[in-house]
Amino acid sequence: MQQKLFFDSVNNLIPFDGEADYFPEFFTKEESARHFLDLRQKVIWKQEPIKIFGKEVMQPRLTALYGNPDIPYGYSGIEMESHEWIPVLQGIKNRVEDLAGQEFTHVLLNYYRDGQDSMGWHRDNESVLGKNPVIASVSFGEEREFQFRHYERKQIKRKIMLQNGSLLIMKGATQHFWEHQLPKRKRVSRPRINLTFRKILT
Ligand SMILES: O=C(O)CCC(=O)C(=O)O
Ligand SMILES: [Fe+2]
Repeated sequence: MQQKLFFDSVNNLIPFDGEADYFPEFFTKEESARHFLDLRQKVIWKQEPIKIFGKEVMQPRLTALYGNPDIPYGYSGIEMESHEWIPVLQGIKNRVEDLAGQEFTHVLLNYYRDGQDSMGWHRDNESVLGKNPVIASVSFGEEREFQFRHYERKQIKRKIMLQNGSLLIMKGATQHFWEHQLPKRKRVSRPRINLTFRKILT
């Protein structure tokens, strides 16, 4: 199928200290529906524990990590098992790499079963990602609100609804100066899948 060369975008959702560009219709409705079902079925989803202030609790979502073999990738005190690329992920990765203009070594996947599942404030600033990482975030399924907050001036916030089939590219100093989160939403009853593509430096 012929791919679009240009996509409508919202350039820079954050006012300074970084860059976050949003492409709401990066995948068509048909592609998105197909990818959602494929990912739900073929990805090895697990609910993993996480250490918060030394205490182990279960993460409020399912996760999975895929990537180039022999490059381990740990975060938040757990070293996740990394699986080798599967066709659906390879296909999405190729599309995202074309637009981002760089290659990625790994993808972290999150499955939010409903509005009770979430991800708290954090930065994707692990040293293995380098100083100014490009993080490409793809969303399928239920639309959810995604929030930014400045790390030093926490009252400065931005938010966006990440829609089905969208791509958000965070780059430059974003992971240094801005935290992001996906808050719980009581009224949301349907699932969402998110993929964040990352490049691990070796
Ligand atoms: O689900 C999302 O949109 C955010 C995921 C995220 O921030 C991450 O995986 O680091
Ligand atoms: Fe993140």
